[in-house]
Amino acid sequence: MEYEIPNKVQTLGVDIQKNQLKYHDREVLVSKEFTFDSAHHLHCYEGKCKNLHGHTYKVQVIMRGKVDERGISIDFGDIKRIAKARIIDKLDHRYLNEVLPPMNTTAENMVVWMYEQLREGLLEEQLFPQIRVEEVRLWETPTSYAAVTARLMGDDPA
Ligand SMILES: Nc1nc2c(c(=O)[nH]1)N=C([C@H](O)[C@H](O)COP(=O)(O)OP(=O)(O)OP(=O)(O)O)CN2
Ligand SMILES: [Zn+2]
Repeated sequence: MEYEIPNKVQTLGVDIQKNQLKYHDREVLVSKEFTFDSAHHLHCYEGKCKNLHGHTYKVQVIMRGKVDERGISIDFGDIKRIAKARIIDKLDHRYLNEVLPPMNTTAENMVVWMYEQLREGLLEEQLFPQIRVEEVRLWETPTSYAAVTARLMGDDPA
């Protein structure tokens, strides 16, 4: 999204000079959460989850990057747009065993696929060279989640 930084901004009588807008030059984590409903069953699993059943999954996407002149690293709306296109629209109200690549639909496998989708989504747009996926968490139930981090995925530049 194009934006223009004026020399001075004023809100309710408070003046901020252009060179004061950039308050810091640090990397910051930003996060957004989504839910979707899907059906699945597990293979090679003895227990209730071998049978067809459903979950309201929750995904937390955490991205990391330096802020721009406005103090924004990546707009929450851009995270939503990428996550929706790459994950939610593909999985919501679907049978996961059918729509995901061949895999056992465990939370661990799914969260790796989600991380890869988000990484590709960021790369594809070329709009966010400073931003990377830092962590993705996937709750299968309110008490059970799997997560991957950039470090676990071999993407940590440090
Ligand atoms: N490590 C994993 N263990 C299990 C997975 C998984 O993806 N990774 N998946 C399942 C099942 O899909 C099951 O639906 C979820 O398991 P569970 O959390 O045990 O479900 P409950 O409804 O019993 O959850 P409570 O919140 O404890 O009621 C199983 N294991
Ligand atoms: Zn399940």
